[in-house]
Amino acid sequence: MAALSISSHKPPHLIPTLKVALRGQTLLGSPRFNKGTAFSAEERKAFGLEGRLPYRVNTLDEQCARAYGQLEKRDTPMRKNTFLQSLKDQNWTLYYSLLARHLKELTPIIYTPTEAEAIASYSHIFRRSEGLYLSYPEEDLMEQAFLEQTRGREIDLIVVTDAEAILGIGDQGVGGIGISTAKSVIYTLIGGLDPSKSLSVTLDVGTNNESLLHDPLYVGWPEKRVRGADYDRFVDKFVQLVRKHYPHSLLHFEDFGVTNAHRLLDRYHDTHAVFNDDIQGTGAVSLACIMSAIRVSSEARASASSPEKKKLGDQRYVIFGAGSAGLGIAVQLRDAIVSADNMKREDANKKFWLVDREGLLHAGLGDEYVQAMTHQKKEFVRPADEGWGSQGRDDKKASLLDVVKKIRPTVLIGCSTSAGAFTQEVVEAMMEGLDEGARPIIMPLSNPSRLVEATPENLLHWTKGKALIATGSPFDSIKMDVDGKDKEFVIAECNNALIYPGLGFGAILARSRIVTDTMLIAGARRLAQLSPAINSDEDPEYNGAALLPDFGDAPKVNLEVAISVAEQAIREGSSSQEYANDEEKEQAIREVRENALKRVWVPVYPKYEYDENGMTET
Ligand SMILES: NC(=O)C1=CN([C@@H]2O[C@H](COP(=O)(O)OP(=O)(O)OC[C@H]3O[C@@H](n4cnc5c(N)ncnc54)[C@H](O)[C@@H]3O)[C@@H](O)[C@H]2O)C=CC1
Ligand SMILES: CC(=O)C(=O)O
Ligand SMILES: [Mg+2]
Repeated sequence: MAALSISSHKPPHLIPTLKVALRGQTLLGSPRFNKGTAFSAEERKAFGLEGRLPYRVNTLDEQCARAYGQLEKRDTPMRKNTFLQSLKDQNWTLYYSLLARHLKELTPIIYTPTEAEAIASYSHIFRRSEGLYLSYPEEDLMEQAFLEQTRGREIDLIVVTDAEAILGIGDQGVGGIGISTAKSVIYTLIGGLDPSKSLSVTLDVGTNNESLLHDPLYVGWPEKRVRGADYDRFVDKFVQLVRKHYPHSLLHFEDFGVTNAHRLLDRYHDTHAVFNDDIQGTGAVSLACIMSAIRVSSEARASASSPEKKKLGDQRYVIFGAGSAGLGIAVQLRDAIVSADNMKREDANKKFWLVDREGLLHAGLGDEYVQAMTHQKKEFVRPADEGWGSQGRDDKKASLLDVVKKIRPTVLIGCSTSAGAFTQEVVEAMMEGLDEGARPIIMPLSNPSRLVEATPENLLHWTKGKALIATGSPFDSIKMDVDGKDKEFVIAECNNALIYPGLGFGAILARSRIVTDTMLIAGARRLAQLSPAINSDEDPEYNGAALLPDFGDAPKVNLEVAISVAEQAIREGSSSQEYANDEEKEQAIREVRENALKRVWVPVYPKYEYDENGMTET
């Protein structure tokens, strides 16, 4: 991490004393302000806490040690998830401080994969509501409900889901609130956003999940999903409330179904700072990962044969699973090729082969099939004159294996939820088509871990240690013998959580009116520069360092990403702030760099002073 100039540790002089108006049990019951046994003797006196706490005053370190001890006794990831949820309900500082101290170990408990399980059983483990539930039958009450929760609050970030495509496990109805809250937690933990300035929302527009519809304990609206104009009106009503009351907030869309995700992003991205994580966050982290993988493969190839360096636009990309994530990755890579390699959009589109349930997306499948697609998807349909579907079979389907054999991709990405789809035959066919020395870039990104298109272990064995791999959920590193050498391969976790907190924080720092592709590319470039693999001295032929920074470094890395995104937003005019000339812009950029760390929220207890006009819950 030598490249990092800013530490994520905020010095104590940047933590101001807070004036607080809550007292007694109300203060202890406020997760935002509660310190539990860490209230000092003076604070206990000033806030009417005498007799409400045991005698001894603990430090935050001691509280974390105690909480970690309790957590360790929970023997399954789900029990740990429930324990942490209850800690969050009691004391935010302790919760975030505990998570920050055990970031790599606990992120999978509060996020993917365990959160998926918690969401799936939401109605059965429900104890306490959290966030804003906007239910379709109560559409008339939407503004009132929104204002009740937000009145007087400063809000920078709103995370919203309609829960149709949760974390690879599909439609989860009202339980989807769990993904909005988990994504908000990651914004705080990794991006440094003040948790009191974020709002997690679920739009309960029904569910098509039959088991939820038949579950007597289901706590959501137990009807089929609303579609069409009614759905659009409901979502629009919500977006207009956000625009009216929080015009400078970032609106983050999460886990919408594929038919709505792109459409909604298209509809709102010119009028508000909206961001779809499954499309743009996944696109940006994948772009960073591929940039660093191309560097490594290119160096390996150069040392074996040709010294020519390869670029993004020189690759052949096969993407398996053309839903929100797969299409988002294609769009992001295409835009980066257009911007970095100065290639025409139509030419850049031709670098991609998208494969879904019906096989390769190609025009030979018929006009009706193509016309039904969104315009983003249509751009990637292969033309009819490439002879697809004529591999000696009657049907027009070109399978993943057909495509890999014919195209010889250099990059293979999976976002299909189809476990094991990258078979040995597919991977060996890919290997056969590579230039001498080049290393295949293979990214099975489906979550949760059990749905991965191929395990890293298999990929490394089938490619004799050549594959450059990244997965969507964490996997242990793999030790193996390659050409008589003991090698360790660290598997990069290519999850949007490694970049979206920084992308979002950058947009907030710059007070962006919109989130542009160029801002996302700026963030991805910064992330790629911090990749252990490209900063490693290892022989590129055997380089086993991770393609992306370790999750444990995510807070520091995301601060760097945020600064790059904010700089880009200011330079290109995407900030809502008007600058008279370039000099003013450069001054604003200097201020962002100097002040970014001050804006980072860190989980430590500020000193409190009682003031009847001080802070309350809002
Ligand atoms: N690593 C990361 O950061 C992210 C990973 N993901 C993961 O990617 C996967 C897909 O997520 P989304 O794109 O949001 O879902 P989605 O439902 O929008 O897309 C999935 C696509 O895969 C296709 N598909 C399903 N089975 C298939 C099969 N057997 N063969 C070929 N195609 C098949 C579907 O038709 C659909 O187009 C999930 O596992 C999700 O958890 C999603 C977002 C971010
Ligand atoms: C990581 C993520 O956003 C997903 O799996 O949906
Ligand atoms: Mg998602």
